[in-house]
Amino acid sequence: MDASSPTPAAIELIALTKRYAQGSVAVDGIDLRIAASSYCCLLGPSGCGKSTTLRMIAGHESTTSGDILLENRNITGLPAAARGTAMMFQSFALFPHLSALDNVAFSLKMKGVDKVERHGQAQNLLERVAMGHLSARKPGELSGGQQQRVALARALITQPRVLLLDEPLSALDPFLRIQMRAELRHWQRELGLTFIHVTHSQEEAMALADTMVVMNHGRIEQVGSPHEVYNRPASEFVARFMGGHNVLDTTVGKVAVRNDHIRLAPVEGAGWPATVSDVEYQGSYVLLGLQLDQAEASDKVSVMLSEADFVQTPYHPGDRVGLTWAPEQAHSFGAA
Ligand SMILES: Nc1ncnc2c1ncn2[C@@H]1O[C@H](COP(=O)(O)OP(=O)(O)OP(=O)(O)O)[C@@H](O)[C@H]1O
Repeated sequence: MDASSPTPAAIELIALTKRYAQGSVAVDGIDLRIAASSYCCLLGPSGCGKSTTLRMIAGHESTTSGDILLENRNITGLPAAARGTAMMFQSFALFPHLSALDNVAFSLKMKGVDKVERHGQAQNLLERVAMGHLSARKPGELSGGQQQRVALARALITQPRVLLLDEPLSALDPFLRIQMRAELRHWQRELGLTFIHVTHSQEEAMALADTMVVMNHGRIEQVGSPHEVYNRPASEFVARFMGGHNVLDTTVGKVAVRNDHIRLAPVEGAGWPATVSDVEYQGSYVLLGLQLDQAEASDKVSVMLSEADFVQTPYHPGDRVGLTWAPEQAHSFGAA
């Protein structure tokens, strides 16, 4: 392949559409190319169509129209087991009464592979995820992280090209969730597979993804690296959904300004006059809520100050301030 060729796509969606029987369009003609060996997160609010998209890729949901290609092979009409994808579910969904080894070997058993062969393959995979020594344990005798590795090995036993993960971390407590997501990222790199991970958490997607796909109402709002999406939100929806931004109505139209890029000055000086309405201490930073003089009552602005800056110039509810920002920090939509 010459240097100008794009990275090969593991998955390509072409005008993919899902209309459920009741007539509502869950996925509305989306086009998407997911690079091989990348970590892709499908992100969006509840009902935006991300799970339906994942289930169509998996073959657990029929398509209404459009195509799904896996490494240039059209898999749209294939049954789930023949696609080259595997799925990892919420909380890993391991069988509690089976050992780690039997959990991993389960799908081979269903295919009629004999015991010696399936146990051999399962043991190999458990060793690849550093779980070989615990293969006789049942899920209840394993830590959350160890269970996740068993679930990973179980998904990998069918030798998929693409691993699909449907909110795998959402049922875990916050501490374990952060630990587990680092593990997922580690194993994706280690195995060199393509991961497509559905989440409604901006933070999770930013921490994991090479490519984030932000969806809304069955359509893709933006595709990009976490840095691109956070620094250049393509639409007002993306700016608001990602958080950490203020959408401000200026003379040049609506712009997004990150809450750590807004500066506060005495109200007599330049800037938009506002009143501090609340002050939240967050540890390394302080979050201020402000009410703009000229905005509608509901339109609040948030400003993030480093703890050091706040200690130097503290603010209190009721303080009057002027807001300013550097022109290059104001990002207008459609100019990405
Ligand atoms: N089996 C179904 N029959 C009818 N409508 C459905 C079905 N499954 C999903 N929908 C609808 O399709 C739309 C997209 O649903 P989907 O589950 O893909 O969204 P989501 O972004 O994954 O949401 P969540 O984060 O809540 O799981 C929603 O409006 C939903 O109500």
